Amino acid sequence: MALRKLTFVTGNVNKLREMQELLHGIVDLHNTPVDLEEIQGSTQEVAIAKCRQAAAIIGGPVITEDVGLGFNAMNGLPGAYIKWFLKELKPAGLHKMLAGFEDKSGFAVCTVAYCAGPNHEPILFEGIHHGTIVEPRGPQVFGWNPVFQPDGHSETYAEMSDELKNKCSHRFLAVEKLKAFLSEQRD
Ligand SMILES: O=c1nc[nH]c2c1ncn2[C@H]1C[C@H](O)[C@@H](COP(=O)(O)OP(=O)(O)OP(=O)(O)O)O1
Ligand SMILES: [Mg+2]
Repeated sequence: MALRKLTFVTGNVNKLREMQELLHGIVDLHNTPVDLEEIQGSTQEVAIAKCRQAAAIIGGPVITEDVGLGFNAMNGLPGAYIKWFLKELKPAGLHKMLAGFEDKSGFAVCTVAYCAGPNHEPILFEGIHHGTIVEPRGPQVFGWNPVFQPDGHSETYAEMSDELKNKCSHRFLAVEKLKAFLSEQRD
């Protein structure tokens, strides 16, 4: 049976690489490298708006994703705004944001949105991975990976192999839900 075609609209090559690994053999994943406009709001609202735009551009089935990194000491901020904090502060600055707080715990959220086409409503699949915001460790290749150490692991995301990160990450947890949905749809 031919794999179903799905376009992942993202401007982030690292996200694309991980998503290709996570969906390998399950969907025929294509990429349109557009950095979609992001509204202000909750991760869910941002994800829905991004996916609607993507479906309108592609005119067929699409996925998009929105990622947040929240600090519990700040009631979940920066959350969906992590991209802008990371851009200005770099990973080391993200850790320093918590200097005045004892609680260094945080969580990575991945909200994958699927939309069947321009006249369909996006459906969301969310994965949350809890952990600690640490001083940067490991190569600076992808985003805030060096400052996020998930619970139950001694390595940051940046110190992990791609294989290990893909077995536990916020993205893995969201994609597991997407895969369950896609397989139900086939029956
Ligand atoms: O697994 C990850 N590990 C480390 N860092 C990550 C991860 N996933 C996203 N990130 C970074 C990229 C961006 O600085 C921010 C999320 O912003 P976000 O809008 O979702 O990503 P983006 O604008 O780069 O790509 P897109 O075109 O899909 O919106 O966190
Ligand atoms: Mg973005």
